[in-house]
Amino acid sequence: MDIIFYHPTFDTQSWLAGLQQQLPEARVREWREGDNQPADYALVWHPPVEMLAGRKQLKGVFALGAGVDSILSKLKAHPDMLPAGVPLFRLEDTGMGLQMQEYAVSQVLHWFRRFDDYQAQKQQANWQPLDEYRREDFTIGLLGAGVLGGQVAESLIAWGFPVRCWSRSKKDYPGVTSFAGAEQLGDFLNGTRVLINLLPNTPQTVGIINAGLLEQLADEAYVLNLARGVHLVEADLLAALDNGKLKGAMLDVFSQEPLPVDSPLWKHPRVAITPHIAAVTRPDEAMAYIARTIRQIEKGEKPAGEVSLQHGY
Ligand SMILES: NC(=O)C1=CN([C@@H]2O[C@H](COP(=O)(O)OP(=O)(O)OC[C@H]3O[C@@H](n4cnc5c(N)ncnc54)[C@H](OP(=O)(O)O)[C@@H]3O)[C@@H](O)[C@H]2O)C=CC1
Ligand SMILES: O=CC(=O)O
Repeated sequence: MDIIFYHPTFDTQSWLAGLQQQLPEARVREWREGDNQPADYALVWHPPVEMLAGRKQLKGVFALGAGVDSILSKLKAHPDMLPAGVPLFRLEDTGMGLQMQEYAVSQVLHWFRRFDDYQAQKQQANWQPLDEYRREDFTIGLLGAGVLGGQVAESLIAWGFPVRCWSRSKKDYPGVTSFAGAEQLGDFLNGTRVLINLLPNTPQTVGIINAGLLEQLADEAYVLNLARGVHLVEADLLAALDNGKLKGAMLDVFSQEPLPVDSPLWKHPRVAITPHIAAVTRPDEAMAYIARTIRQIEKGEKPAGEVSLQHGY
């Protein structure tokens, strides 16, 4: 079995060694320009078109992350990049769920305990206890309730917050109120105090967090964008912060990354920023998942994690 690997920033040598350990029966190599030698599996992130195009013998392509938007957008421009019938897999969880839980829980608690207000008071040397927020006024709404959104919902339920989610299909997560489809988006937003985005980037979700959506949230709401920058209309977010509809935002992803130095988001006192690190690929867990999935494919089984090209995620 031959496996080709391409990632523009990962430590390729350590991945090749790790994969070889997980799959001793395989020949694993870094893909380099001009390599047309046979391959059964391709492990990729931002792959050059020529790495995959025409490789009809592939049994599977693995994205080395959770989101497949960059691969699918390339595929749109170069439909021959993924030969027909070759399944595309993505990383499902592989350690990202826990990271997303850490990120979301810590930020929700930060807002709930009013540490943002106390931080602002500190700038004025102002010693002033504030009214406590009540959990019943702090409904958390998850846009996207899949592998990661589901785990974030679970962790926030454990902290006693009212939690609701919105997805394409109805969910049955214990303690979580589920809304599904465009027709239930309004009901989902009505009363949501903290909006957490964990949607995939698809034509249906681009720009979804815009002025019209923000207006439907509870007053003094908060936005946590953990998914993709294109989901959020940054100018609308800034306007909602400045007109008082939103109390704060924490953003991990941006329409342009790295976020340009002249972006007004950097300077806004009620916007917190991290550089797309909410959940990173954990090599050991990712390699174990890939090896397990390859073994399932080799046995003729149908593994989890296959991307629906029709739905775009
Ligand atoms: N910032 C970071 O560091 C990271 C960001 N991400 C981002 O998080 C995203 C989510 O990951 P993951 O949870 O694994 O993805 P999943 O595919 O498991 O979940 C996606 C969820 O979004 C819902 N959804 C998709 N399209 C729509 C729509 N049009 N309307 C309503 N709901 C919709 C799905 O509904 P249904 O369940 O019904 O299918 C599902 O609940 C990734 O696509 C990636 O962009 C991921 C990892 C790290
Ligand atoms: O944003 C990261 C990913 O894995 O997707």
